[in-house]
Amino acid sequence: MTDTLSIHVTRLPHGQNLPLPKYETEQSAGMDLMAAIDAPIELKPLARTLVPTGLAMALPKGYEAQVRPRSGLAAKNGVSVLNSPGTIDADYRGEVKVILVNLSDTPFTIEPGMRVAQMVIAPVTQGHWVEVDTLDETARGAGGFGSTGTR
Ligand SMILES: O=c1ccn([C@H]2C[C@H](O)[C@@H](COP(=O)(O)OP(=O)(O)OP(=O)(O)O)O2)c(=O)[nH]1
Ligand SMILES: [Mg+2]
Repeated sequence: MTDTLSIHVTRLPHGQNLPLPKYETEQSAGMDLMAAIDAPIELKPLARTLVPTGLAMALPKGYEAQVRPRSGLAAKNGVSVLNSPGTIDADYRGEVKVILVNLSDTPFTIEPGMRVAQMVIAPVTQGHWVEVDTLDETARGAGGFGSTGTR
């Protein structure tokens, strides 16, 4: 990784005992977010919970952070991020939280410090509307939702 972005971050009081998230390999796209909780949380089947990370940040203007599931938790435990990808806006200064959902049929225990999701930084382009009477024509037109076939 050559170019990296400086991101201002604060560790909230309940996150002081956790390290800052980091990239686990040289070219990882995401940094794993840890559960800043002092006792395990049991997530029953189909239940969801807002997991605190103990972090607040100031992303540079023009960027967002996406909160995404970890594939290991999804494949092994059926645990995912309910609103995936969660969106952290550049002007958000509150605590980053992860909405975990247990899609399995057995309870799942979130342990303190567990890496529950990953955060990917991405550039954002805001748009502005240009309202017109007709749109330009394309070969696809209004075709979608499987219009090109299923295999
Ligand atoms: O997984 C998430 C998603 C969002 N947020 C925080 C950061 C984000 O900037 C803010 C608002 O998120 P979003 O716009 O997705 O939620 P909303 O329901 O539209 O809330 P709001 O009305 O505050 O925008 O909540 C998180 O901490 N984790
Ligand atoms: Mg919003």
